[in-house]
Amino acid sequence: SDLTRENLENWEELELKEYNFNAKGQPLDAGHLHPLLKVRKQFKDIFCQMGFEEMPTNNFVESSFWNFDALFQPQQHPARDSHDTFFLKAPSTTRELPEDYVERVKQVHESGGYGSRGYNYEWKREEANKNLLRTHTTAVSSRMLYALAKGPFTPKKYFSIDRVFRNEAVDRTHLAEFHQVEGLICDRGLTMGDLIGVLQEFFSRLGMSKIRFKPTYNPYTEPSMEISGYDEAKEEWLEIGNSGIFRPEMLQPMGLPDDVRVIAWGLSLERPTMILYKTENIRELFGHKVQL
Ligand SMILES: COC[C@@H]1[C@H](c2ccc(C#Cc3ccccc3)cc2)[C@@H]2CN(C(=O)Nc3ccc(OC4CC4)cc3)C[C@@H](O)[C@@H](O)CN12
Repeated sequence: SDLTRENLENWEELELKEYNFNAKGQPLDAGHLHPLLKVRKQFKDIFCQMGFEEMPTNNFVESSFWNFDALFQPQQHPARDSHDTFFLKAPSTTRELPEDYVERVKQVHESGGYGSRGYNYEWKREEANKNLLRTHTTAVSSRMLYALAKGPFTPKKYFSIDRVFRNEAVDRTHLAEFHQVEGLICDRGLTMGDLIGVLQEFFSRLGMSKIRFKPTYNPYTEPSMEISGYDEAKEEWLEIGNSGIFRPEMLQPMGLPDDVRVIAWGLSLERPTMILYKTENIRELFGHKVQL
């Protein structure tokens, strides 16, 4: 019977059917957070709980100087050519660089110093001036460490999580861009033991408590280690990141005291998200929906 005013007045007399508590509710057409951003929040919480401060990563465009030269990455390194890096047409060159620091970087590339032999090649300023889309957030780390060297030294823990761009062939699991997660600790007398310890703490908070290391090479860290974590569910070892100690050829030209060490590590946001959300194809997560 329809619910009219008089019906409502004597509702006790009405015969109402049993309430079905198992009935599905109306489908909510509310939105939902993107998995990548949920995992980004998870990482941010872990870093903040471990006392890290976030670095300002709001510049996709960077100079080759901060992205490569400041990291002691030689100008003829394959990662620096246009097959791997997106260089900008306009503005093609950076506006200004700290000249005195640039001079020290030129020196350390050409003839070393601080106990290093350098690369013994003619370093070119035009190369360092080229603007690009940053290939890693380590470009932000170099800016932050240079800023730290300007003032009286205080130990710092920094992290960054943001988009980076690589001019690579795209496929099911690789896009021309991804989100890099990077952590670094800057303090006097840090050792590989500190690096291993902080990696164990970081990854155990991600549910990866069994990790192991393998020596590897990065142009800007020595020694460097690839990190693998044991996936209990799949019963297999997974590559979960890369790490190392920034080289003196990177830190000394900045003007950091010579007993200051910087331990750092990096991973992506997409890989853990794909694992945590059981996504097979990265395009379900991020990037162009076109089927290649
Ligand atoms: C060009 O692509 C590089 C990217 C990306 C990467 C690699 C290295 C760095 C770095 C660094 C670095 C080193 C020294 C000093 C500072 C930064 C950053 C990102 C991931 C790094 N990788 C990666 O993320 N794997 C990963 C990470 C976490 C994870 O979480 C599980 C839920 C717990 C699962 C997997 C390893 C591989 O996926 C690798 O094939 C792809 N790598």
